[in-house]
Amino acid sequence: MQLNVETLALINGGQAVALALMLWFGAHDGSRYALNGLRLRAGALVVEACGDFLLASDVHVSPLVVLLFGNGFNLVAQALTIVALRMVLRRSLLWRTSLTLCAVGWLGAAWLSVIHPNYPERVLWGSVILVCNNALNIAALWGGCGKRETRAQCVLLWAYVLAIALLVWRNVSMWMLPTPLQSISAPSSINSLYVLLIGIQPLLASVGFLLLYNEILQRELFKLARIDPLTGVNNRLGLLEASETLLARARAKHESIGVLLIDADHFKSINDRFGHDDGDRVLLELVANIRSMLRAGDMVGRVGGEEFLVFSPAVQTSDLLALAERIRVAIERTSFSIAGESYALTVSIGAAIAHGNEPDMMGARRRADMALYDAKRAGRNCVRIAAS
Ligand SMILES: Nc1nc2c(ncn2[C@@H]2O[C@H](COP(=O)(O)OP(=O)(O)OP(=O)(O)O)[C@@H](O)[C@H]2O)c(=O)[nH]1
Repeated sequence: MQLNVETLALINGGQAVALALMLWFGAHDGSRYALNGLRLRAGALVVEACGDFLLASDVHVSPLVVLLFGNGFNLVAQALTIVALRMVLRRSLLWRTSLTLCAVGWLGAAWLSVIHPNYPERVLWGSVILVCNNALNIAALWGGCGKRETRAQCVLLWAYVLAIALLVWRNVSMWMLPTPLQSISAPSSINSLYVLLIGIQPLLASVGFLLLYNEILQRELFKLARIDPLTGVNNRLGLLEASETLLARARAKHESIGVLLIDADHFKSINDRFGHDDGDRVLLELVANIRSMLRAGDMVGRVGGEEFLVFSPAVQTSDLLALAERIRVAIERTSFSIAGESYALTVSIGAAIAHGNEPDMMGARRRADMALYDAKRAGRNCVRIAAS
């Protein structure tokens, strides 16, 4: 089947508008950056569609106008896509770089259309700009294929690498012909492949954007479900999952895990005296204090209002007691500043050892709870350890 360029452009424009609507209305939650990035990409698709519709109306509009404005729309759409991708990925936006490339690209294309019309040179020039644009997108996604990064990033990255390879191939094969082609509609396998790529590229990139957005939402939800929003440390679910991993490791290495239950003393009096907001600030400072005492493999989480749980892998009773005492003394010595006043806060700590042969951490957690109760009964600001 033979399709002419105008029909293809009309199809591409329609597809771009449909994709833009899907991106705009299909996503409404999640991080502001990801959402704005998706909306900017939708805007880029609309601009791209304008270029396509112009190309489709070639019969009614002067070819020069089509060339100048068609290329212009396309270049603006690419610049917006560069920024949109960086927004979604939360990289620096590079507005200036992308718009400069867009302006330089358009001036070159205009020169090779009006002042010195030359199709192969215009293709070469356009390809150089496209390669730069794709390289910027690759740079944004780079590091994307490291072990912490996502599948969607890798998919997009390879799509951009393939686009560059196709551009290089298009130019090399065109310049190697005895008579270079004079139009994109000239019959040749590289032209057909290139037109196909241009046709599916908006779809591929939009699917890539949606996958990225979806991954970001999933990551946010995963984090929200496991992190305490006030203090930023693990919540109960985060602690439960971490404890399972730690216990499995301890079992394999025949080690034990230290468990500390840390509770602020008379915290209610802080709230009563200074209000809940200042109480929150004290909790943040308390967590920072606890964290600063921990080793790299240790973990802290919030189990309730002013109660925190610490897991310290591969420790003996004496190490655990020493750690608990260090935390207690550090907090006792900290002068918490509340509403311009300095306030002394203390903590009581219950400690217990979880052995690798225990089915879960519940037993050790219960023992630490009993030890904490003993510490409170002993007058607070002290450490008690449970018999294992
Ligand atoms: N500011 C703030 N206060 C909280 C939060 N969660 C719980 N609390 C407060 O922590 C206080 C805990 O009070 P209690 O359980 O009586 O314990 P306490 O006053 O620390 O006394 P002891 O534990 O017996 O030493 C209550 O006033 C809660 O309102 C929170 O997220 N922010």
